[in-house]
Amino acid sequence: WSSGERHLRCTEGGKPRRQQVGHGRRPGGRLGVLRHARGAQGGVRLRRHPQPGPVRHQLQGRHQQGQVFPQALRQSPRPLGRLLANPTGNIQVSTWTSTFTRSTDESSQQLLTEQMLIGRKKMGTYAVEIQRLSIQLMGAIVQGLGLCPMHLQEKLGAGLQFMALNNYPQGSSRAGDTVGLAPHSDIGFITILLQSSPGLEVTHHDDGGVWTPVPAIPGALHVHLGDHLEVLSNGRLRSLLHRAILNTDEERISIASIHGAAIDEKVGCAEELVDERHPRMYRESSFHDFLDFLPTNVKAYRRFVETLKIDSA
Ligand SMILES: O=C(O)CCC(=O)C(=O)O
Ligand SMILES: [Fe+2]
Repeated sequence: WSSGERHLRCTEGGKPRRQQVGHGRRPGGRLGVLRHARGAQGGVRLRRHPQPGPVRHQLQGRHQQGQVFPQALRQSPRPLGRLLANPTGNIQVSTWTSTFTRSTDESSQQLLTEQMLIGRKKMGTYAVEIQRLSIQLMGAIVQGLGLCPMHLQEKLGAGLQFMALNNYPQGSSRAGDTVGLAPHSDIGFITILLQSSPGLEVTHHDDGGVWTPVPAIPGALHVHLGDHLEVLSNGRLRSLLHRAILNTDEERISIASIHGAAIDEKVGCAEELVDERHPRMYRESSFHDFLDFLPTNVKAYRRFVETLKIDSA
């Protein structure tokens, strides 16, 4: 574990190795380095980059980029951090920042920073437990689809866990339902979400924009189906369209843990769910394809899964 302003250090067989993190592109650029680091023992962390670099930018992706969710993201959550963890709990990439809240003064920022340092260790434990839970849940979901429960175990075990810590400012009381995070569905198979207070809202795809608040039950975990589960199930399951609104009386924190296949692993429809009556509905894609898709999704937001539909132009 180590970090520097523009360096990334990873531990290989206990020996620290330092690599310059440039602005290179794949395969030799940051993603190449990160991919290598994922395979190496130990962990790797990026933090406090003065300018968001390509990877950080991509990983923070849709949460931060006003371009991706125009207008609505004006009030976007300030990410507390982003991290990727592997199933053994090594946090592979994190982008914790110390200036993570807009609405608190300097002393409370300092306090929060200290709490974050303590929290980082707890987050490691949380990441491992949540990953374990995701594998159990996916086993049940896959079985429910009539597939062998082991179907995805390997893919998930070697897969990607992407955690987003979102800090939403208090909304102005006059603003009513101010959107903190614009409507979207998550990539990956499932997302497990913990929220500190209400704010999460969901809609049925055919509802024509009727949003239902999800009550915040202390300690409850919310499970969202992601785009790749919609693909895997050949459309039998639909990914969850959701958004977050700002509370008028308090800030809000949520932790979303997205679980999917490895970054370059292509996910397609399960062959067992494709037949004459159920033709293949989606092209296969990887998490990486999703990252490449993000910059093209600037003007009008489109769910990634929509672009995978075989009949979509
Ligand atoms: O804050 C929330 O309730 C939702 C967060 C979310 O959807 C995400 O991070 O993908
Ligand atoms: Fe989400």
